[in-house]
Amino acid sequence: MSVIVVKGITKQYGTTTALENVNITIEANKIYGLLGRNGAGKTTLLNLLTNKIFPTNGAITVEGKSVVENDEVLGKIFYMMERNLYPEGLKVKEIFKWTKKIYPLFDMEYANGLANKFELKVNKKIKELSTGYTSIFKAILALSSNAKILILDEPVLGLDAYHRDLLYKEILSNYIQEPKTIIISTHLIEEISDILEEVIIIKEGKLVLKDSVETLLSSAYRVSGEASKVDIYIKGRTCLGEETIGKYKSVTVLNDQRNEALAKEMDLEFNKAELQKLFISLTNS
Ligand SMILES: Nc1ncnc2c1ncn2[C@@H]1O[C@H](COP(=O)(O)OP(=O)(O)OP(=O)(O)O)[C@@H](O)[C@H]1O
Repeated sequence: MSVIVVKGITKQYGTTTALENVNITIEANKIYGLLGRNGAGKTTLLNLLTNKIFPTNGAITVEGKSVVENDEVLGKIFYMMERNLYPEGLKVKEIFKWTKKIYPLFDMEYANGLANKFELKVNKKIKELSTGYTSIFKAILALSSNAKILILDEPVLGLDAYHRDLLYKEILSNYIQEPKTIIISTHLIEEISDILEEVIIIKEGKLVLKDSVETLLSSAYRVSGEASKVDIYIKGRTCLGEETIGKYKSVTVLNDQRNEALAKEMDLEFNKAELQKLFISLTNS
């Protein structure tokens, strides 16, 4: 069942076309990764989905209703923005209470539990939080909101590896507990790929791909082994992302039937392709 329909969206800022005739259908209760290089138009799309800005052309509906000036529809969405728009002088616990007024289903107990888990001090003022803890604070608001649609723009900004991993696990367990539609915009593709079901890739304001991670990854594989042998194997095949360490080489091969017999003869290894490498190939000019 589709929950968000983006139809013919174009957004122009003066002479800059941030998005051009974008059509996307988002299905309910799936986790989407919104990927694109810097300036591709990701935040513009998220701002349009949440009525922060208006399109130059086209329309966006959530559950069949326009998002424009529609509080009922917008109340179903929690948007964790990259920018911090919360009053700096307020304490974390005060914003929890404030959020509960806007999102009546906000789960205060869960929010406090998460604050504990992530070691976020709820008595601290927003302006006292580091970049990483600001991300944790905003993610806790999103996860506790109980909104049907979560939009997370760069949710792990400034987080160390430990907290990033903890947050990915929390997003996933939150989703399993209470399935919802989650759209995550991020540059850290490889580490998030395990929790994504679908990817939407935009390049220079245009949609280049919308597909399941599974389908995308099944269109490629990685072959590794002694460099000279890998070179023989990949001859005539479409490749990207070569990595050489000493005599060892590893290459991603695209849209190709892997030749097990040949590889065995040559002592080569096959592995799963990496989403990050496919993303680079899809967004390179
Ligand atoms: N308020 C604005 N005024 C003018 N141009 C803008 C404005 N906001 C975005 N743009 C331009 O629109 C394009 C898309 O920007 P957007 O912020 O949506 O990209 P992004 O994919 O989110 O990038 P990043 O990954 O760097 O955050 C860029 O060329 C940007 O400079």
